[in-house]
Amino acid sequence: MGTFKIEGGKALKGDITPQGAKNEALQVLCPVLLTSEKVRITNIPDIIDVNKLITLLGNLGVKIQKNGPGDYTFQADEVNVNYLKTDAFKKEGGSLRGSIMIVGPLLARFGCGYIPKPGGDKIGRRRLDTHFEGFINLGAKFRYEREDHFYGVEIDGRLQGTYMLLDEASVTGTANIVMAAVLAEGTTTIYNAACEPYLQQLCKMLNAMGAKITGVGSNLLTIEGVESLGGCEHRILPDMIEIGSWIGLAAMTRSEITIKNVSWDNLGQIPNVFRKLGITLERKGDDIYIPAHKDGYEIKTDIDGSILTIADAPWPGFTPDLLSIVLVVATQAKGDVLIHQKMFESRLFFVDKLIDMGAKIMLCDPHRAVVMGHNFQSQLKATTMSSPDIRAGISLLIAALTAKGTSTIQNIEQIDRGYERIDERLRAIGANIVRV
Ligand SMILES: CC(=O)N[C@H]1[C@@H](OP(=O)(O)OP(=O)(O)OC[C@H]2O[C@@H](n3ccc(=O)[nH]c3=O)[C@H](O)[C@@H]2O)O[C@H](CO)[C@@H](O)[C@@H]1O
Ligand SMILES: C=C(OP(=O)(O)O)C(=O)O
Repeated sequence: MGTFKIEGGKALKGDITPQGAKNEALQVLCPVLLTSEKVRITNIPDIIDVNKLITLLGNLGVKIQKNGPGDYTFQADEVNVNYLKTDAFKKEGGSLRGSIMIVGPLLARFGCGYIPKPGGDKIGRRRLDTHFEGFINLGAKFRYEREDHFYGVEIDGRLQGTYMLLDEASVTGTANIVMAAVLAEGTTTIYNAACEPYLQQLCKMLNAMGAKITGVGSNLLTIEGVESLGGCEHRILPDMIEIGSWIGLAAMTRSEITIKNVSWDNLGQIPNVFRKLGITLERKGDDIYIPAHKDGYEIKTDIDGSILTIADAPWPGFTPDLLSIVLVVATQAKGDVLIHQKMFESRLFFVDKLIDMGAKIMLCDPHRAVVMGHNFQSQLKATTMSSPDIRAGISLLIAALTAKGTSTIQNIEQIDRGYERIDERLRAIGANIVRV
């Protein structure tokens, strides 16, 4: 297990460019399985989860050519579906969350898709019912080997388009069902579809491959099935969760930072939520400029003066993946805020570490925490901690960069899962961080 050593308490300065989005990459790598033609994808982040999915595609027989950093061409003209029945797949396929999205394309093109229980963050229950109910609606037969948590769907002939109302607006679930429906016979209508920017990107990519999807960006998608799809070129958006992480980092370390090329129009609530914490953000072209918050930042109350609540919700609500970052940033704000993590039940336990460091937080229950900000009157203290999940990991890292003394963060693979060369990029803006 890797470790970061961080010497905190120093202001940073400079420009930082967000990587390509992890969660978009995990989606848009999967449709390469839908065609025998070449698919070129650029701005692919060089991070553990994405590299694992690329390796998995390679093991399925997909030809992979690296054209340059983040730039790959894939060709799935000789896919070996027998690989799905091997022990190696049972081990490898379950090591990340994103691998679940190979099932839809495999089912649509080859008539079968299997997956071991996918991994990803241990942040609470992560059900897959929406995915499999969707495939069943399209006519697939479902089987589940309970003992080794191995899921499968099969169909003789083509999937059949239909109307479906998803039980929840699952992001990867919607992506999976859309990738199956594009090759189904007839029209599929998906209501209560997730509609976040990465799903919109996936739909645009599929349309560029010859799919017929309308309603993109809404929660009602209509997909007219086609016989086959062709190749395309696709560029991944900047990672909005990374962008939110850098906003939090800048405010809490009171640093003047410009986040370059953020694709503002795809950030949804993110700038607003940080502004509610009292953080100044300026739009400069497609960059975000954050001035050094020398006088701190003050949390706004609701209009009637009641305590601000920041909660997650499916897009266009605020993403759950930024709540841990909002929480850590609030520990140095002036004022109080209630953080309500509605989607995941085990994502707030990392606050114990922040409390050890001197933060004033009351964990009300697994979903809610009240943060009483210090207004920089009291500095956090350095400590040794372990990263429980990717976003708690980056939040602890931000805390360590503001803390007095040297902190140690263990289990940094959790952070590397989603942040590319984070130590190197933070050193470039002046952070004292080393990988040991
Ligand atoms: C690889 C990837 O893309 N992962 C993202 C994806 O995960 P993923 O697609 O796995 O997440 P889902 O959208 O399926 O659901 C996340 C959680 O929210 C709950 N839920 C979901 C929708 C809803 O309307 N109500 C509800 O309560 C689900 O039961 C689940 O516990 O979306 C999540 C929600 O944005 C993000 O945290 C993950 O980073
Ligand atoms: C929860 C996350 O990722 P995953 O779904 O891959 O576990 C995340 O990116 O914050």
